[in-house]
Amino acid sequence: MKSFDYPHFHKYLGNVLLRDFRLGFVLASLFKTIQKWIVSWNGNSKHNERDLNRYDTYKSLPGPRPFPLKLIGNGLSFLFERDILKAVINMAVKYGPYYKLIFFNEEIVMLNSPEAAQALLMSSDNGHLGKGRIEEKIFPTELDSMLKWRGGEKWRARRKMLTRPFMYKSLQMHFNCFHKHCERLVSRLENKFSDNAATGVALESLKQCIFGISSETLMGVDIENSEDGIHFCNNLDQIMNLMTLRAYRPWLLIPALWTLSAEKRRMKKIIDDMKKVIHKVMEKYREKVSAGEGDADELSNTMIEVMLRNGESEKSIFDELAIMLTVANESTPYVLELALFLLACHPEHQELCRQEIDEVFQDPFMLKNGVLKFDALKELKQVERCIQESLRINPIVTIMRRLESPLKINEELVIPKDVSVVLSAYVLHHLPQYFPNPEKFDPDRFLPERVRERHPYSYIPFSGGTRSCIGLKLAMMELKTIVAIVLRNFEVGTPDTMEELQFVANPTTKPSRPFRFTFKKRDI
Ligand code: HEM
Repeated sequence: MKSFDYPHFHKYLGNVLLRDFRLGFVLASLFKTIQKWIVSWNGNSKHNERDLNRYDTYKSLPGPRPFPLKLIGNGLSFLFERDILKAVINMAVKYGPYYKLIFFNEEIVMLNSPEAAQALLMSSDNGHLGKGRIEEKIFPTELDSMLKWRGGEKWRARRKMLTRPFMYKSLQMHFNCFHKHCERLVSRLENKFSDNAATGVALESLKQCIFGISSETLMGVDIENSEDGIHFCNNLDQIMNLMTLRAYRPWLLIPALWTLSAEKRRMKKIIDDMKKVIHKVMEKYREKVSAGEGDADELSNTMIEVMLRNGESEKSIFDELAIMLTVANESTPYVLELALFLLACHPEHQELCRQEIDEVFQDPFMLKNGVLKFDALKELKQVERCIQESLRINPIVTIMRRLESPLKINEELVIPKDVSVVLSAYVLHHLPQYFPNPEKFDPDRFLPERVRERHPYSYIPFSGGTRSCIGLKLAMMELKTIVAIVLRNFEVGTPDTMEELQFVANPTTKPSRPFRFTFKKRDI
């Protein structure tokens, strides 16, 4: 047996250490090379070694502990908040501009700063265009819109095709129909509130008017007053309710359970019903075109015509129209309702708007055959500021993205790919450094000199950059025209107060119940 040789062992140990050290060095270099190779293989050439170290900031972002289980995460604590928007603000105050949440087993980074909004929305990287997983989970798969759900080049091509019907030039051609639908709204309100002291809800009438304008502008056919129109509008509401139900019953987010559920069957029935209406509308549209009825220019700029010209199938036209009408129905009526409510709570601002509106209606250059001209909308500056302020108070839509490539927010923070991010316009709109005394209704925040002083991404009700709201111009035109015509005809009041204002996620953020109004007819 070989005796233990101390000096030899010493030498042996020295060799092993040296070899292992070299081995360690070789392994470390190999590891780094593989890491770099993986990163560049994922197409992230900008995302270098320095960025990898920046994930440290991401890893140590604060956030609430998942409750009660990691699988459910923090979702329930949000969904059962009495006022979801106040809860979101409290979280931002507690955890700062960037924090992490688990929402039904999905890691989400909340972004609450204009610089993050700018980094995300102005990015030209296709990897920052994908929609959020939560949104995808609750939206019915039957509404398979390429515009709403695809990212990358497919989305870019569809967006390019559909931009035309939403340009001012096209919308201007449909402006006559705006007036027609507003007159119907006025007579509905006159009937409902014929007793000047009557108090009631106006949301349904507002929805019908907006549905009428949006559908005629996009499809070239007036279905607002038909049974089909009313049915379609009710179906849109039911879709929203079913989507919200899925968020509140998380097991329905599991595809297999959703497929087997009664709710899924109901959703399918509603969507089949809506398809029938769209088929009928397309039929009517074709009849109108072949009979040479309607203004040819007007029709050539409708969404139906643009898609038919591009050789799109009926299914694809249905998918895009259904999503447009769903999104329009879910956003504009609630903004309109809130704007009228805020004006009812602030009669001094209502009066300022009315003076401006009366001036426009008394100017013969602003009218054609007694009807507002498209150019008159530019003169409604006070009305516009009140609408902008309503959109600040509740921006309705929360922006969600699934990152398909890392997103650099600033020198310290890089968010890795495959993480979902949520950009809360509501939090940005309530940051006191940009909007002092954020709870106050103050339309003067939107005076041009005050807008210039602010970070351009501190106010993003329609999002920003390439994937901003395609319906922005249509929505603003609808809102300005309807507010002007309603205030021209009525003095609007409410028995409700600002203090009672609470918001729920349903699935967009909207008041927890419809407001009550009084509409007192004016002598004009
Ligand atoms: C005041 C009313 C409205 C508000 C506040 C609003 C807000 C928004 C926001 C913030 C987005 C971006 C969402 C995201 O990035 O995830 C968006 C997208 C969209 N909006 Fe609107 N919207 C309104 C009205 C409308 C109208 C009237 C239409 C159509 C008739 C419309 C159609 C769309 C569509 C199709 C998208 C998806 C666009 C895309 O991904 O390329 N919106 N909207």
